[in-house]
This record gives sequence, structure tokens and C-alpha cells, in this order.
Amino acid sequence: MPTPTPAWYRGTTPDEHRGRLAGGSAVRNVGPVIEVHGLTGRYGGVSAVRNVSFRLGPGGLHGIVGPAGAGKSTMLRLMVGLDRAASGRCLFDGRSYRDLAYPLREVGILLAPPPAHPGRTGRDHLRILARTHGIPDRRTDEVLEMTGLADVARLRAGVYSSGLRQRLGLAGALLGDPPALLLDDPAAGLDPDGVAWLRALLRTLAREGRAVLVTGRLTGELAGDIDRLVILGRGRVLADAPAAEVISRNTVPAVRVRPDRPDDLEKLLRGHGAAVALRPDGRLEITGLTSADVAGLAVRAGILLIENAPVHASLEDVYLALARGR
Ligand SMILES: Nc1ncnc2c1ncn2[C@@H]1O[C@H](COP(=O)(O)OP(=O)(O)OP(=O)(O)O)[C@@H](O)[C@H]1O
Repeated sequence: MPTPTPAWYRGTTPDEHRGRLAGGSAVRNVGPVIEVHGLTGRYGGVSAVRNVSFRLGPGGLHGIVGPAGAGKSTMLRLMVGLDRAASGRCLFDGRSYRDLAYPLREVGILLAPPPAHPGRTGRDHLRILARTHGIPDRRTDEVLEMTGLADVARLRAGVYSSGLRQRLGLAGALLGDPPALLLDDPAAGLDPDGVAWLRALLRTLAREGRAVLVTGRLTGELAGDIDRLVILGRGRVLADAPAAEVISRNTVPAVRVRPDRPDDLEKLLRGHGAAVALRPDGRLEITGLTSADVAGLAVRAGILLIENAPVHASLEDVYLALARGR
């Protein structure tokens, strides 16, 4: 049976679409607009996700971050209907996941733990998945290459390490060459080389114009590349904006210095209205004065500054602070 062309291919045949995605330069934002409207998900009587709304895309690298138990995984499961929403909905270019005729070709998903029959080889697992969507075997070989699994493709998935299982899950998400990807903690189980590889892959996929939504640790390392960031805390949206904006809006500017006489500098700066914290390593962390103010006061008092640098909050600092209600 011929495979229909999803609306997102925007007037191209699947092969043309693939060629354009692979070429990278000509196409921007082929991914769908992802709209989440008032999603609520409950386990028993407890709401894991409460009335969450946001809009992403089209295309780009997006992150959902938050402390453990914030509702990130539940959010992704609700978005694709794997958990039943108590209310609300998620639309991919206006359609819910269950209404997609060929979901593998439209929204690739990775939700932990990646499922694979332990007695099947990685290659067979992907081939069986591919056949449900009329995807040719050569695409299976391509994604095995892309995910670094070509050498272990003929081993049973049951003997795969956690990192290999994670790569197999990613290969499954990529199989249909979808313009949207929802990846729950894709770095889980990967070693540092694997994480570096994954970061490069995600950047490439987003640069090709796909909508890539990731949750978990990796988003912290990727903060600079992320277009839009949704921060969840206890199932609610605490922030939803471009990553750089979320960080700058929720960070009090601070300066960190290492003086030769910390006690004297601390006293001096407090006298000028700054809030000063003396760290165990002898550095002072200062808010209320700029780096130049601190340098000027130190010079006039004959105090040597061995270091003087603005402090940049990490994404993790920001969402933990937001979740604590600061
Ligand atoms: N199957 C389940 N049954 C009951 N409660 C659940 C279930 N799955 C998740 N929860 C609860 O729902 C809340 C949100 O969990 P979820 O796994 O979505 O958070 P998360 O942000 O993905 O956390 P983590 O970063 O630890 O993976 C938590 O309080 C969790 O205990």
C-alpha cells in the first residue's frame, strides 16, 4: 500500500522531503506547531500535571525542565495520549496524536524505558516497527548508522546495555523521519561520549527545521541552543519563554571575586549596601554592586582581586529556585 504524504511534508513527496531535510540548508521550520491546551493528568486522586498550556514551534529545539517529580514525563505521555488526560488536549498542527494516520512519520517519540522484545535483534525490532508504516528496510539501516548501532544491530536487544537500549529507542523515534520529536530524558543511560553525540544530533535535527522537544538533564547542557523553555514545578507551568530570557529574568545579577583579604573586602562592601556571602573557598559572592563598582572600591582600599567575574546562573539553579517559590 502506498504511504500517504502527511500534510507536514508541505507539498513534497516523502522522498523529496527527506532529501530537503537531509540537505538542511533550504528548509526551515518543517516541524508542526505544537499546542498544549489546559492538559491535566491524574494518578488516582493526585494531579501530576495541572491545567498546563503552552505553544511551541514551528520547528526548533524546545525543553521541558523541572525538578524530579515535576510532571515532565507525564506531560509527554499526556501529549501523545499514552496517559489519559482528565482534561485538555495537545495538537500537532491542529491534530491530536491519535488522529495521525502514520504517527511514526509525523511525531517520533522516546519515552523511557524504550520498549524492545529482548529476544529480537535491534535490527529486527526496527524492521518490524518500520513495516507497520510501510517504511523500507534501507531506512532501518540508516537509523542504525545514525544512532551508532550498526555494529550491534544483529545482537538481541536483551543483551544491550542501557546506553544501547536508549540508542535503539532513539532509532525508533527517528525511523519515520518525522518532522516532530518528543524525547523524554534522551540522555538517560548514555556515557559522556554518548551525551556529546546526542547533543550534536539534536542540534542537527532542530537545524533541519524539525520541532524537537526534550525533557530532562540534557536541557541544562543545551540551554544555549534551546529556543523555548517550559519550566514545570509540581505539575504547573512556572515559566514559559525563550531560555535566555527565562534565565536572565529569574537571576539576580551577582559578582564573584577572590580577594587577597576577604574579611576586609566583605566589611567594605557591606558598608556600601551590598549583600555579601563569604564562600568556604575564600571567594565572595556579591549582589547589589556591579563588577566595576567592586573593583573600584577594592583598588581604593588597596585590596587585590585575584578574580572578578559575573556569576551566571545555570538552568538548574533557575528552575530549582522557581520551584522553591523564589
Ligand atoms: N504511574 C504512576 N502512578 C502514580 N503516580 C505516578 C505515576 N507516574 C508518575 N507519578 C507521580 O506523578 C508525579 C509526576 O511524575 P513524573 O514522572 O511525570 O515527573 P518527572 O518530572 O518526569 O520526574 P523525573 O525527573 O524524576 O523523571 C510524581 O509525583 C510521580 O510520583
